[in-house]
Amino acid sequence: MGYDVPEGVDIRGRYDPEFSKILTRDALQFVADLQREFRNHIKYAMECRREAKMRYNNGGFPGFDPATKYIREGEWVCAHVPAAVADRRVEITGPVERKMVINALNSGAKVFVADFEDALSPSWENLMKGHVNLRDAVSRTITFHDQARNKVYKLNDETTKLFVRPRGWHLPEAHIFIDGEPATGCLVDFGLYFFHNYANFRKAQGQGFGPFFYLPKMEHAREARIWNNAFGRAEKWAGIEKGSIRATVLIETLPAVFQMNEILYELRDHSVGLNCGRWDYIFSYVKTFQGHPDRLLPDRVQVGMAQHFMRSYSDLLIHTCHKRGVHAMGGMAAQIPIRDDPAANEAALELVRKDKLREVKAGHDGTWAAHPGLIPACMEVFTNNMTNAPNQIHSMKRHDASVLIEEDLLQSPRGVRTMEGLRLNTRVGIQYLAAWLTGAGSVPLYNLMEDAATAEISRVQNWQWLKYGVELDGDGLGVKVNLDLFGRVVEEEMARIEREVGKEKFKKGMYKEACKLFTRQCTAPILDDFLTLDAYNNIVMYHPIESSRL
Ligand SMILES: CC(=O)SCCNC(=O)CCNC(=O)[C@H](O)C(C)(C)COP(=O)(O)OP(=O)(O)OC[C@H]1O[C@@H](n2cnc3c(N)ncnc32)[C@H](O)[C@@H]1OP(=O)(O)O
Ligand SMILES: O=CC(=O)O
Ligand SMILES: [Mg+2]
Repeated sequence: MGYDVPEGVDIRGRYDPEFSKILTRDALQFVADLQREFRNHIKYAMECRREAKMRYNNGGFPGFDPATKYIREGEWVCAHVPAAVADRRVEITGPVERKMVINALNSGAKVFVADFEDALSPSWENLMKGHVNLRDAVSRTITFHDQARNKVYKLNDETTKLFVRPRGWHLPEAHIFIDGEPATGCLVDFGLYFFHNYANFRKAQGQGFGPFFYLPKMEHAREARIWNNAFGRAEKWAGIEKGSIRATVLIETLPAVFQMNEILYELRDHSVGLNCGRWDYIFSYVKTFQGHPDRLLPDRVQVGMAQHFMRSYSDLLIHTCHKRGVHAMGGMAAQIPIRDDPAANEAALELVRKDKLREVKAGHDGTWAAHPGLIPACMEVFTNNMTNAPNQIHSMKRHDASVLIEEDLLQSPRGVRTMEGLRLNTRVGIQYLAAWLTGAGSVPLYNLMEDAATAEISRVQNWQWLKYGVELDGDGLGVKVNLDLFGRVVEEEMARIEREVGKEKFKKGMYKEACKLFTRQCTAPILDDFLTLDAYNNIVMYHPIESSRL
């Protein structure tokens, strides 16, 4: 049994009758047409990323582009925000796993961001089941029977609005080949979801608009232009009005903070704002400055929103979005509920409340929650601190932020480096990768949410400290990070992980493989662009079963 594919398309993932209802000939033709129209634009955009990286590695800095000053200074606004998504005070995110999709849609948040990105390990099984789950969610037929607890999950009458976050431009989909090349992951995610759901979604959820998307990890407006054109193409194909599809772009790379106006301008017919993707943004700060030994990060726990460069980024994002008439969304606090310790749970909740209070007072129109247990607290903070309007687009212009300049956005973070910082990065990075390799893209570790973005910080920070042989100045012992020290830390942290998770789980899990991958990446002479790009080769599973490398 195999998939019925159009010419030039080859499916190398496992056949499943359920998947074949997603991978129909017509849906694959739609994806192949997108791929064929945009592949050269994507290749060019990735080439430009490499060129920019070379500039930064040779001592250059990202900054505002003089050639697009007219866009930054022009008086234009994005298309009117559809009523269906005017109120986005709290958005819950989560992988496209069946039970979580139902829980998130029932969670009481305003929006659910169904994630093919940071929160998902993009195995064939996860991706295809994710599409089945979203199709059933949009058609409201989704149910789930938890056999162990004999609990049946189904949708409430009232559910959150659905946004979908496809993968970033850099990730291939190795199980779908188009004209002899792996398809672009995000075009597969977008194409399949749009093809199967646009009609139902617009009827049931979007009040004539939609579907809605979140767009991750872009570095330049030219990448937003590709999305804008892909949206235009999809709308034309479906015979729906231009501007039906709406998307929020995550500003989560350092180069993109200098392109916020330009990104909104490219997407002005399709935009519903920008979001502070703070975790990838920190990762991107290290990546962008990988060749700048004077811009080293302190311990990961110290790089919060109070750092000048982070606060400036959030303030400028709010000012930019509100000037252009769209939402300025806040980001994710990493704390999650702590079930077995009420005092620690209250302390974690308090940190979340503080973070959300900062966001709403700064002018953000909404925020992200990683867990349903955080929604009431986030909702309360936003509701109590906003006027009766569904957002702050017209009330919080933040004109004061217009004075922010490049130095504000690039300022080195302050703080110290410690052995515990190195150990924590290692312990978390390895455990996250071990989970990712076995199919879980977001996990609780030491009472915090960890996903691809937070794990990236652990990886690149270790790499940076090793490369520049930094002194762990917070410990006051004059210890410098080198390969010997790191080797010992890896060994000791692996032993600690084994103690913590237990011998049985450690043996059955993929900790050793994760350790090898993580260690190689931390010690590589040249920094890998993405942790998951390398790790992806380990989860590609061709059919008939045979693991393969791209
Ligand atoms: C940097 C960024 O990109 S942030 C965005 C990407 N990251 C994410 O989306 C993280 C999403 N969150 C999660 O994946 C999870 O909350 C975790 C992994 C952090 C914690 O998971 P767990 O410890 O298993 O959660 P916990 O056991 O407390 O879950 C309790 C219940 O809440 C549900 N739940 C937890 N998080 C979510 C969520 N985000 N969406 C929907 N339901 C959720 C669980 O399914 C579970 O349901 P049940 O009681 O019906 O069985
Ligand atoms: O995607 C969100 C982030 O913080 O990264
Ligand atoms: Mg991210």
